[in-house]
Amino acid sequence: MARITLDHIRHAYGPNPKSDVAYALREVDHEWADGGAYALLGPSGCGKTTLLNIISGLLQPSHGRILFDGNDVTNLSTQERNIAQVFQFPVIYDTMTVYDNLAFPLRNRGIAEPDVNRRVREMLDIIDLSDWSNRKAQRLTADQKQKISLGRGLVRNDVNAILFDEPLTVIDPHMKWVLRSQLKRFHKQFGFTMVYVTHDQTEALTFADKVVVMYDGQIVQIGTPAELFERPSHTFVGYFIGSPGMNVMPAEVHGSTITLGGETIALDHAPKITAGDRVELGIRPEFIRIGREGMPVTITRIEDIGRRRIVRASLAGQPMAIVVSEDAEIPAEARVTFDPAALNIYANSWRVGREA
Ligand SMILES: Nc1ncnc2c1ncn2[C@@H]1O[C@H](COP(=O)(O)OP(=O)(O)OP(=O)(O)O)[C@@H](O)[C@H]1O
Repeated sequence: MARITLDHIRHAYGPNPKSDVAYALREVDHEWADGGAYALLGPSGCGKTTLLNIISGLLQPSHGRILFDGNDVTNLSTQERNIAQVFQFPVIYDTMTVYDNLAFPLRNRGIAEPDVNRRVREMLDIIDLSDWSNRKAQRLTADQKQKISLGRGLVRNDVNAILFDEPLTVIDPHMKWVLRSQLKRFHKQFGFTMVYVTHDQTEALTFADKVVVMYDGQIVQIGTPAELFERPSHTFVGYFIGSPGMNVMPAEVHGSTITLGGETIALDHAPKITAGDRVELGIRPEFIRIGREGMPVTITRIEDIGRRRIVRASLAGQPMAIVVSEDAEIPAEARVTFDPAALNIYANSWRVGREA
């Protein structure tokens, strides 16, 4: 397994890029730990596949270097980088049996047949295809075929990293859950360095130790699921993670107070704001209390979502969502207070700390 260094990587598909907008991937400069499970999460077109292909060697970055354990692999082919890949759609040999498909990457590396047999049997068990081992792969369903692709990715234990590009897209919802949990268990057991691309936050949050959130060709935050929830570094992370996402409202900061429409909230510190910054206040719907005290809101709708309810309201003309328990009392003349520990202040979309 390897530590992966992304050294000032940028990529543009067209020739002679003139500005940031021309780059599918803007500056990416990070180091990913050996044995880490990383999920690349972000909306369509944000650059996830571009970054994954740069790691795998399918794509040469326009600028920067990629290192495995400190060794420059930028000019090496996928084969030479020694990585396993699992794509969105199954890549298997239809005319081979299920067993031979799984054995293929091992035999290719010259592994002795008794070891091949042991590892293939283990993998058949994990992907629940033991009873199908002698069947030709062409007779299988799409999700069985994808399980073979996953198995082929996981069967070798000498790879530098395993890369997954939305591997569960063709899998039915229940099986998705099963495979996700198995991948997690696998990671714990064998300590592979795994990079997993998805645009589904549930998939990313359950799979990864560290979620890499991408937006518009940039990595906007790398964090544990708890960090992304509690301290989103960028307003996009706030919107994208959580359901509903974080409330983000235009605001003004004066020393250690923040004003929202006509309402003023005292802070326990003075945020680092520069004149001319576009200031916003972020608060997750779970950290707003609704009752008879605080700032007046107008309730527009209440949605039941099982054991909780989402209250849609407006505060000083700004729409907001509030999550309450199913039995919470919602007064006719409702008011809200914000949990001070859960306030996030943003300048030009980036979270700011306190004034030094
Ligand atoms: N081969 C290519 N030639 C030109 N532009 C490309 C090419 N591949 C991707 N792009 C552009 O680069 C940007 C990033 O695309 P990329 O496929 O990396 O995003 P993504 O986050 O993986 O999206 P998706 O979830 O839809 O796969 C997009 O604007 C896309 O249109």
